Amino acid sequence: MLEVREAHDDISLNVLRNASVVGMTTAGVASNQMLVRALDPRIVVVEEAAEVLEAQVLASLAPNTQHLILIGDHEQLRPKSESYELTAEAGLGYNLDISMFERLVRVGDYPVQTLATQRRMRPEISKLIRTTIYPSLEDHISTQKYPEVMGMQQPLFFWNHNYMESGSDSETRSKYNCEEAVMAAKLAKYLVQQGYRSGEVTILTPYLGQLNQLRREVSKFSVCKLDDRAKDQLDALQDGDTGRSLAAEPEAQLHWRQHSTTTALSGAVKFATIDNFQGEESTIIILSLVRHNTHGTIGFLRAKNRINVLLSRAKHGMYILGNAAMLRQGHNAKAKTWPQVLNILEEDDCLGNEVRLVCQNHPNTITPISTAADFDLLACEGGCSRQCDQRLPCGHACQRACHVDDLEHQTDTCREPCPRLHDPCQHACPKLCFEKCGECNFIVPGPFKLPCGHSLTHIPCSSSQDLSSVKCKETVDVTLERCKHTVPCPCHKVQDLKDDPGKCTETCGALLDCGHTCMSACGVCHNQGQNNRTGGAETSPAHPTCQKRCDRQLFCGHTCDKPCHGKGSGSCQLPCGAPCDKMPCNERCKKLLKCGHRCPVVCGEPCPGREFCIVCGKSDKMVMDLIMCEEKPLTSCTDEELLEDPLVVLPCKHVLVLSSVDGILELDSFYYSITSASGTKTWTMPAPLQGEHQPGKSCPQCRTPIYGLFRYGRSLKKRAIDMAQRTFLQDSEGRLRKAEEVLSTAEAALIEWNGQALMAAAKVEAGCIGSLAREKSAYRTLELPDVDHLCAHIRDVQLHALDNAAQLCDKAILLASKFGSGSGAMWPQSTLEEAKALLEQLPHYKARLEEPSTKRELQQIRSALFAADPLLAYNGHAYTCPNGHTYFIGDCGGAVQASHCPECGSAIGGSHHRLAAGNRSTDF
Ligand SMILES: Nc1ncnc2c1ncn2[C@@H]1O[C@H](COP(=O)(O)OP(=O)(O)OP(=O)(O)O)[C@@H](O)[C@H]1O
Repeated sequence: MLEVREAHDDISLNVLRNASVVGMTTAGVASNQMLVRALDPRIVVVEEAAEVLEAQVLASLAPNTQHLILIGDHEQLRPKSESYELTAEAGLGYNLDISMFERLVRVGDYPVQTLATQRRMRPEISKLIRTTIYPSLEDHISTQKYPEVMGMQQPLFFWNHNYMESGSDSETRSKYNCEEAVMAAKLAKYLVQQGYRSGEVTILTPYLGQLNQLRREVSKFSVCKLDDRAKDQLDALQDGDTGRSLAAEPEAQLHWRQHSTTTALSGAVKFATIDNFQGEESTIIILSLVRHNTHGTIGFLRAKNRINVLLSRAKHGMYILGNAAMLRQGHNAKAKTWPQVLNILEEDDCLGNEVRLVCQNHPNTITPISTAADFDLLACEGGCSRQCDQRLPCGHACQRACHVDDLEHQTDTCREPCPRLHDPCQHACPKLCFEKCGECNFIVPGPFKLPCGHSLTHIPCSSSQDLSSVKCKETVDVTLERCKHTVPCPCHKVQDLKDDPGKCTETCGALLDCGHTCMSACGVCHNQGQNNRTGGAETSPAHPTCQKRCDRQLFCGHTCDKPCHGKGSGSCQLPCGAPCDKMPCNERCKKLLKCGHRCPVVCGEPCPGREFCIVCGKSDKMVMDLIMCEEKPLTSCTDEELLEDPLVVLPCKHVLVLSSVDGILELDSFYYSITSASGTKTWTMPAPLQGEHQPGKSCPQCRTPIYGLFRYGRSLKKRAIDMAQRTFLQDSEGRLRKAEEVLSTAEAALIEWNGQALMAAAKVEAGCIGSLAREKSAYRTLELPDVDHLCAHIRDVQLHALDNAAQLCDKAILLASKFGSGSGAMWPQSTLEEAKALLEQLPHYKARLEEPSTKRELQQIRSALFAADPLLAYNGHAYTCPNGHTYFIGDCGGAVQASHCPECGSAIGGSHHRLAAGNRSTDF
């Protein structure tokens, strides 16, 4: 690396030695020490030497340097030191930021020349630093001749405000002041509107945070202004000898029209922090001081050196935005620069809450602006709040507010209705004033007779003036000479169509080889034929690939939904997918390849690419002959050989002679053939397909399966079907096995579930007997006639439940005997025992239920009835109907009323204490 560096240095040195003056940054000097020493300058001049560390100045000196000139100002910013402890202000004696320049000036023993005359600032501005820092500073006479600041009443003003700063309380963090940024941006926009060029207005701020705010605010605005070169030219015109008004010059007007553009304000205004602007200047400076807080500190803004820099950058005008009280308060006892500056400004009436604008169009109009919003209200177009009183070149009144740009109104787009009339028709122009009138589009009714013979009504006026230019859209039928199609066509395109029959849009309709009809436009087919033409002769149409679906029936009965894949010559009549019945041809293909040589493959197969040409194909392509057990280069094949045994290109792109592939795919077992005396074989008819499975075939070289060859459609499809059948059978067997497994698992689960479910059901049924018996106690609340009925019903339910339980237990015992029980078996022993026990108990239950109402039961019912109606115990009598159903008669117990038995409907009760026939008293 070092050697490379030295080589570079040598080259640089040779170049630099030929230069009279070499300029470098101090950082560049430090990193190119070898080069500097080799260059060995006699005189070294250091610009802004007061802002450079002493070490950096020393590094720029060479062994033979005889003269060191330091140019700078030690009253401005010192070199930057990252560590406060090392600075002179810290008072620890390191004084790293004292430059060699400052040190030598303060020592006093060295020759020092101070430039006493300044040529930058106008006197009102230089007064601020003369009074505070440079008492002997003089202003050059030229600074007194500076023009007034355009649009401003004063060239210097401190615009006082009360907006508070933002940002962290810590002084190490950057500060910003949003409202002040808006004020600065709007003031900058106003000044640019007055006609200042790009870069003539600069906004300075001490803080990076505020710099971002300013950028953001300024980026919101755009201004209409001349580009700078155009402005130079205009200025030159103004300074010319004619003395005539600029506005009257047509050249000036043209300049406005051509060079005034709406540009982003951010492109016209410069921004910088004060520390980065030392050594630079600007025509107009806007200072955004930011600081205004409740704790009364202004941070590094109080440094005199920094104040010096920020107040001494402006040439023609300077506008300071800040809070004056804060600057006075924030200063300490030693440094009183701000109070002094503010006092001067106050004395000169350059400090206040309102900055005053002067309208360039109405010089007597002074507009005081106290907030940023006032610019929009009172000087939105850079003038004043009046309406522009000028007339536009078109004669309409200008609709803008008083503006200072484009005073001749050359760029205005007047939006009044156009007052002009079209010539010669004198129809009124319907557009806006600023738009070009163009042709008259007024619709005239007609009718008009066109040169083609058709007539038209309601056409634009301009068309009616030149009927030959009207495009007749009437549809006419044109018969084309070449294809004989008659196609509809707009009248004005007839000649076009006749000249170019390739534009025929009629459907071609030709029958394609695949058997489908060509649906392309006739013109397309003819054009393709034309493009393929090799000589000058007329060509037949060439049809694009058929876009239809195959739609032939598959051998399974479904329809082939692939895009048409053609049938080729000697088409197969069978459904797609079925073993083909077309006869194979043994001839060599007669078509030509793209290279112009004859196709080498057998007839009926698609022609391969030119790399398979036996004349100009790839020399490394080989042809295999399995019968002769040989392999030779494709290009060594002769036409005679191929006439006898043409080639076949397999899907894997290996090439074999026809006889070999016929052998691989066993064509002899798929077709009958006869062989002539000369040994020529001819296929006569398809042979019946064999029943046994015929496996798929593959390339003898790479084992890639052979498929898709038309010639072998019978063999390949039969094999494909065999394969599919085999796969289906294998697949089905697997699925069947799986289904059996699932079934047996399910059966086992069912048995387990059945065992538990059966016993649960049996227990419920048996439990039903008990629960019904318990319910009888509730019968006390029932009406008397219902009791018998319910008792009978309960008995039926109980019997039915017992029957069910018995059946379920039987089933449980049967299953257990079928699938086994005990430990390890799916049927638990406990369930089986439960079933047996329950079954044993059931006859006992049943015997009890089948007894007629026992005495105990009757007594229970009776006590229930009497509990419901105590009078029955003394007065009531029980009777039975002719069918034996019990009923009760209250009160005296005698029959006084006829009724019907609720069980069987027979007559019960009676009259005059005599029972109806068949009724009997009972001892209930
Ligand atoms: N001899 C001169 N004739 C005309 N104009 C001059 C002359 N010397 C300086 N000026 C002008 O005075 C202005 C300030 O000059 P210059 O920037 O060199 O000063 P400076 O001392 O480097 O200022 P600072 O250090 O404050 O940035 C510039 O606009 C410059 O064009």
